[in-house]
Amino acid sequence: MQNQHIIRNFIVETPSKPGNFAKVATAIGMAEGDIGDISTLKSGALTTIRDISITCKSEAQLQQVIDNIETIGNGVKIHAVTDDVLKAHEGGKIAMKSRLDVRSLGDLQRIYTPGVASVCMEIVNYPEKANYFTSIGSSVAIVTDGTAILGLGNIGSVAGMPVMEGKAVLLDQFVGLSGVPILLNTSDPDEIVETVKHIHQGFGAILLEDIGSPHCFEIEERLKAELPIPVMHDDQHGTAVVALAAILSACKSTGVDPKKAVIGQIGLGAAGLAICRMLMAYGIDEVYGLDRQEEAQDRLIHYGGKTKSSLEELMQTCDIIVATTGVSGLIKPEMIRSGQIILALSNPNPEILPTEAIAAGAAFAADGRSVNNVIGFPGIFKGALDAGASDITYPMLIAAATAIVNHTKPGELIPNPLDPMLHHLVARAVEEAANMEMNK
Ligand SMILES: NC(=O)C1=CN([C@@H]2O[C@H](COP(=O)(O)OP(=O)(O)OC[C@H]3O[C@@H](n4cnc5c(N)ncnc54)[C@H](O)[C@@H]3O)[C@@H](O)[C@H]2O)C=CC1
Ligand SMILES: CC(=O)C(=O)O
Ligand SMILES: [Mg+2]
Repeated sequence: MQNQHIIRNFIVETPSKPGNFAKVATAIGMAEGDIGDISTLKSGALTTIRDISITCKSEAQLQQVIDNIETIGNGVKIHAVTDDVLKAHEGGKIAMKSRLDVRSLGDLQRIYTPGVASVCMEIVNYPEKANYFTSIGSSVAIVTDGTAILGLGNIGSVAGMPVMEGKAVLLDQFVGLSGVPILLNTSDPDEIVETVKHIHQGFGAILLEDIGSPHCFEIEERLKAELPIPVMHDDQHGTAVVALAAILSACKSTGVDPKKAVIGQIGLGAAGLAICRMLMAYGIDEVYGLDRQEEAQDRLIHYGGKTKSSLEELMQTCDIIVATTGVSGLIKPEMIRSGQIILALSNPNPEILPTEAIAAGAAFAADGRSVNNVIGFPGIFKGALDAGASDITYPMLIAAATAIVNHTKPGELIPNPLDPMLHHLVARAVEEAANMEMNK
């Protein structure tokens, strides 16, 4: 996949003599790099260090810029080449902050000892007040074992921390919940279940993230059964909610009855199996799955789903294709039938680019940047917590999908994740569904 705009920041040291920066600028220009902002980080008697922002059109061009600067010699050195994404992550993306200021001894005594002791005793006497007098009820543990970070595979939970911090940022900014990453150094289901059980009481809900299949299924099932608070594996159900919403919107736009649509799901891991289960729970009969692993296909059959024997057969026979394999470029343009709806949801790179799918004849196409569980999970957790629900159920998830569809503009597949109303509406729909279930 060709990148069109690669922005990198070059930290370059030059001897502090006139003309040296001009040599660097010429070297960049010779490689057709485009110079943006320049800031001087250090201006010493002997050397000067500058941070130069350079835009390139390809990795090869970027390498040429580096080579050209490095061949200048005479004390010109590149200390680092950083990108703006990495820069945005410097120091991490989240921090635990206090809501109250400590400006006086009175504040200190109210917020901490001795005043705090009376609040502790209030909770001892009335345990249900813990949610009122602490942040527990608005805190969500974001738990990963690092075994399926995006489509990058088993890269470990520390390498997955930027994703977990990202989820925490979204919970905070979209619905005002505090997400706390919990990085596990085990992928053993028994150990994960035990660990989460031991820490759960500090949280209002548990969001399982990027835990690979098949162990994610057992872990979620056991935690849902054993914990008194909502537990949801976002890659399963958050993704399934958003996929269902996108499919319903596409059907609306094309005049197709979704219950009569023939849907093919490629990849039956965490996301794929849950998408099939969600579509079947919604009442769609013709849902076919395909996975390179037989046991994944058997799992779908166990839930009442059907399978196809090859990618070619699935692409030939289904009207709507959803792919969550983590395999970039798996769907070739020549496999697409005119009028098909293609949701290639793998991150960071989809099974086919939406532009390629449309050029090949698809009626609608989207990738995992737009059809992304960010549309659903903030509101789902907020709604469940506001309702005081102890579980996240299919009626709550279907209510979330319906709220998303109702908030999608005609002709579009999915709303803008930055629309402030979206997460509010999802939360209210989930809360209402939870209340209805609790009052049954
Ligand atoms: N857009 C979104 O909101 C989301 C996207 N995803 C993406 O979906 C992808 C998969 O994620 P998970 O389901 O968590 O991973 P997973 O590892 O649980 O599942 C992947 C499944 O795809 C199957 N597979 C791989 N290559 C295949 C092929 N050539 N043909 C058929 N099946 C194949 C694997 O056997 C496995 O069962 C990742 O790239 C992830 O980023 C996941 C969750 C949310
Ligand atoms: C979006 C997400 O959760 C994933 O790609 O894994
Ligand atoms: Mg994920």
